[in-house]
Amino acid sequence: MKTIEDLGELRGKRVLVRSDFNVPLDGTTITDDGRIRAALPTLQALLAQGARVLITAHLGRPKGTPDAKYSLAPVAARLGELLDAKVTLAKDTVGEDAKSVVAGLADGEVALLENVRFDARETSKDDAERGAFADELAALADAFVSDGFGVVHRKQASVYDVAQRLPHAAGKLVFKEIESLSRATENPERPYVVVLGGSKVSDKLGVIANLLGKADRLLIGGGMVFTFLAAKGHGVGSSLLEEDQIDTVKGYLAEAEQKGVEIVLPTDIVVAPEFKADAPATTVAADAIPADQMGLDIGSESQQAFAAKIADAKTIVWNGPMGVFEFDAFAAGTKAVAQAMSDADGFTIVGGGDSAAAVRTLGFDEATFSHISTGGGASLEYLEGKTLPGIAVLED
Ligand SMILES: Nc1ncnc2c1ncn2[C@@H]1O[C@H](COP(=O)(O)OP(=O)(O)OP(=O)(O)O)[C@@H](O)[C@H]1O
Ligand SMILES: O=C(O)[C@H](O)COP(=O)(O)O
Repeated sequence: MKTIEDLGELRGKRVLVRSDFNVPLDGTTITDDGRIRAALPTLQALLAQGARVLITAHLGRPKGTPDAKYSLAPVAARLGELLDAKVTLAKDTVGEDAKSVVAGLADGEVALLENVRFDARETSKDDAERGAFADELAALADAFVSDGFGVVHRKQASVYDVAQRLPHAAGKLVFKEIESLSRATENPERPYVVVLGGSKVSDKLGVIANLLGKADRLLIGGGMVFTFLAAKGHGVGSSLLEEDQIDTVKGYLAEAEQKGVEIVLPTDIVVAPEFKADAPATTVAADAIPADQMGLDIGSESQQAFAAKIADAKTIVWNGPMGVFEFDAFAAGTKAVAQAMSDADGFTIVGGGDSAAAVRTLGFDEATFSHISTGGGASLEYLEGKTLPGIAVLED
């Protein structure tokens, strides 16, 4: 992959940068700006060279049409503070305002296009539709820098197709991520433990098939748990459940047994009648979740068991919170895993927007982890050994 330096003289050139600014928000307040900070080295390097920097990014999963709730306005404001520069936010993605904002950029100035997923073509499965959108994005710039590591597993117009249309390079964050993550893919020291949680259950269940051939132990927490418990024939009340994945999970359990891979499930669950910060929480056995309750965290017995499985590991990868850590009553499982990783002697990788945010908002020292990845799904797919479209397209 080419570096920014390989792009040659950039003064006066319009450089389109794809960043991952998919940050957690509470209303319009950014609760963790880690992904914005991680983007700074590339942006600062381009600005220092006198490039006219135009950033494209997504926030959340809007339905392919403008939606104020997913505006990048809070990101533009925070980026301006961190860069100590004015960051103009275009009101659209490739429309009249975007064009006029780009035309108004002077050397060393930066602008952000509005949420790229406000245009349905960005995430279209149709190559021609995505291509047409990428043509319009590419027309705004002279070169493309891919630096949104968290999104390189997506074959989307601003990640993949636009790179085919402009001279391109990988940004500093992409190189840094690959360097750190490759330590867990090339001969990982064993025991190799993967801790999986979070709420993007259907996205992340798929990685288990590949991890069964690589890891020695899989610890399952978060919203992922309930499809496993259902596969074992237990009721899960109103917990998050991917019913159409139950058979697949049964297959994983059988395969793990055959391959000698340990799948560790929680034995107790913190439940509540509803998804609310002040909902009354109780702990129940994992095989006895009442029909009118939902599981929102792993219980204390499970926390201790998970910590013990992490303590003697030499490579530990964690992706996805163990519970709804945003609510204090359901944060203990996530804290326990973060603590165990922070205490472990092995090589530790935390991946995922929310997992990384959890580590920081729960007060852990980032330096006690070997690598905090900005990628969630992207880091997992990289660790699975998959070809990531947003990386492959940069390799000439
Ligand atoms: N039992 C549960 N039920 C519902 N939601 C849960 C549960 N456990 C965790 N979560 C939620 O999972 C969310 C994070 O999941 P997600 O899969 O997005 O992880 P991530 O680390 O952000 O990875 P990525 O970067 O791929 O999004 C958190 O907001 C948390 O509240
Ligand atoms: O949060 C992430 O993992 C990335 O920003 C990708 O977001 P997506 O899962 O909505 O594509």
